[in-house]
Amino acid sequence: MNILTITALNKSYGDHKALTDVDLTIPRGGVYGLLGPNGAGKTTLIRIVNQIIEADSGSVLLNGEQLSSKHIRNIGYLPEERGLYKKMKVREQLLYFAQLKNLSSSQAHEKVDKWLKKLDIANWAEKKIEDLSKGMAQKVQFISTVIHDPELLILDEPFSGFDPVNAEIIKNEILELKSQGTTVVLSTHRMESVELLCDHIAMINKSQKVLDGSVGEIRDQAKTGTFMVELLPDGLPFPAHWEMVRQQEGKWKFKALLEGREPNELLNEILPFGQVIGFTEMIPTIEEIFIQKVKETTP
Ligand SMILES: Nc1ncnc2c1ncn2[C@@H]1O[C@H](COP(=O)(O)OP(=O)(O)OP(=O)(O)O)[C@@H](O)[C@H]1O
Repeated sequence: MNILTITALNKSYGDHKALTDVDLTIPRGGVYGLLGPNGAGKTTLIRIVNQIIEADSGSVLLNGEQLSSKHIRNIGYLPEERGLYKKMKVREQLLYFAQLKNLSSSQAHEKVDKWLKKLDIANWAEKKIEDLSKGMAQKVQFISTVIHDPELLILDEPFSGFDPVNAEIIKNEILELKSQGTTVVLSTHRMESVELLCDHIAMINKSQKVLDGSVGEIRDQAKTGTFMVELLPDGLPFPAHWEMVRQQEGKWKFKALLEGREPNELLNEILPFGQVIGFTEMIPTIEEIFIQKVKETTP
């Protein structure tokens, strides 16, 4: 079953439409990337799912049930703008968040200790948030999001403020949570993370959904049948219908199109020109697809 089913969601702020008839189906398990340029409507959608704001119309079902306050316990939300109490100590703060999510005192202590150790900040448990570095405070915020083992985790720019080593630690935590069955919705502008982590993506532009599907399908659909070829030429002239990329040290590097043929047929066309030393299909990256889609769908 799908964990989240969003149908015909609309939200305006005054005259400004932030979401227009958005449908979204998020399958259980896996990492779902929610992408879109600044101001597209992602945070608005996330806030509706977290019941911070209300939609003007449309429905949100969690596990097939109309979303209501009882579901707050099922969701963990890491907002882009972080909110920790600067004067509170790390452990004290995490225990407070855990109890807000209805964990018993013993469960809360157990989880807090486990996570502090796991993210290597146990030595900072008795320090105030204001004494932590940005990255450490981000770790505390991450723990506060996952402490109650939510089945749906919504992470808005979870890597911001982390150095590459700590970003890697958070990436691995996300993958571990996924392997334990947690569904993760990831909103980020870092396309390399999307490529690495996401199974499905949806893209919103100007308040409307403009793309969704599995990452594999989306990349397959974006293929143009272009191959990058490297060749040691045998003396024949370079044909005009291929696109030379670089001619260096006696080698040609060029683009050639399948034009409806099988790769072997294209290869047969190329072989008389010399020795093929590279033949790779150019599959657009999620970043290239994102940029192209924003251009296509922005009036
Ligand atoms: N409280 C508000 N009052 C008025 N307009 C708002 C409010 N919140 C968001 N908006 C507007 O709604 C649109 C969608 O905003 P939203 O924050 O959902 O975008 P986003 O996709 O999350 O962007 P970003 O990637 O920059 O975080 C924007 O044009 C924004 O200015």
